[in-house]
Amino acid sequence: MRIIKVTVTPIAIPDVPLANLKGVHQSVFLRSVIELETDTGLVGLGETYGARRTLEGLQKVAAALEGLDPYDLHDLRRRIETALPDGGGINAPTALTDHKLVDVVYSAYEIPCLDLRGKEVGRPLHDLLGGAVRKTIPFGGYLFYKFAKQDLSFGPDIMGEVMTPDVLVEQARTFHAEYGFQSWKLKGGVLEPELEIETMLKLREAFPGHGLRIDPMGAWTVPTALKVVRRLEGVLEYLEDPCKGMEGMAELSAQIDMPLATNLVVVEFEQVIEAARKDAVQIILSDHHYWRGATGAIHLGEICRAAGMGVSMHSNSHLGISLAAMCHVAAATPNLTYACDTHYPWTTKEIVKGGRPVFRDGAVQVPEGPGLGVELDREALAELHALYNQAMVADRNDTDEMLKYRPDFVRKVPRW
Ligand SMILES: O=C([O-])[C@@H](O)[C@@H](O)[C@H](O)[C@@H](O)C(=O)[O-]
Ligand SMILES: [Mg+2]
Repeated sequence: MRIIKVTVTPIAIPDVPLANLKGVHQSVFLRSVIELETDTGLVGLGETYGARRTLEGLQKVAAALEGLDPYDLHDLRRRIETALPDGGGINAPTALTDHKLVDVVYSAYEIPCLDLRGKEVGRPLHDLLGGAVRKTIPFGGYLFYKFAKQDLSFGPDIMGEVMTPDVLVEQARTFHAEYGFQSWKLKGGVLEPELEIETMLKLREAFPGHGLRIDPMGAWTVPTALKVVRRLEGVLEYLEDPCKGMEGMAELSAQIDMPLATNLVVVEFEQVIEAARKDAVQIILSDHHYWRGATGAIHLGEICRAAGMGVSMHSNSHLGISLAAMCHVAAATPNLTYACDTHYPWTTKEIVKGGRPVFRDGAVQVPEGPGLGVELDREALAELHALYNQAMVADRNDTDEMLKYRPDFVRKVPRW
């Protein structure tokens, strides 16, 4: 089986103004859909980021993949490294380093290679990743403070303005009624810490026994984070990225018992070792979109086990190909004992046949069909590709978007 054709389709999906430390989501979010066709008539699918640097990286590599054997991931890596020396000369306003770009592009092509293998042998992806230790994958409801949407050109708003603890709890109740989530993550770093503490305490009251987390993305100084920890002791299952950088996390970690999690200070395998040595974090958020694909994410789980750390799973705005891959990775990561993050409730469109997946009690059944177990809905893909061309948004820029809602906004890390 050899690759004979590579198609990368950029798409835009209507989004709503979800707030974070950097600013707020634009009116669309961007994704790239990857199709690898083989000489045996199979098509492998993948979904990853759609911002310019990733998209151009994927496109540069596409031509170099002709003739690739989807079973040879070392060859895939070599081809990508050769096609993207020093970041492939792609300049775009992004935090994605040259080295990470290679990982992201590799991750994006690794999944469709695995999808092809599964399709060829007629086995679900999790079987190729060591087998499923669970078939029901729990997800956490991802809660955001948000503005009421001003620009409705690409799609309607969801839930209007959510800028107080009480309205945030209403958001969680709405998601609970629809998806049945049993745990919750709040994107923090948006309101004063006191209000975010109040929000978490109100969530605890509204959902006794549910897992709770908050992720301010490095918004708090160590003394501020310490105060928050004191108030939320016994309330949170873990605290995600409260402080900036490995040093800030280590300084906080040394003074508290609450586990710290990260998707910001540990994004490379080498950093796992540093984080363990400094005891800076106790839980790492895996993500097959940048931890060297599904196999890399499984390796990360194993390294975390060896380092005595826990594993949880990170998300970004995404659709069903990505969600299916997350389910397979989660199924095959024994020590992934927390509910995975997902932005899915904020997504109104789908590109896989059969539409939106079913969430029962916040969990999704891992697909059992060959490979990823999802099929591409070409009409839906064409519609979202047309939206990409129409929206004229090539990069994510939450900070510029925020200026439309708060003209005096200044991006600052830490903020409090
Ligand atoms: O969608 C967002 O605004 C999130 O902040 C996302 O971009 C992050 O990657 C993520 O959810 C996280 O930091 O955990
Ligand atoms: Mg995070």
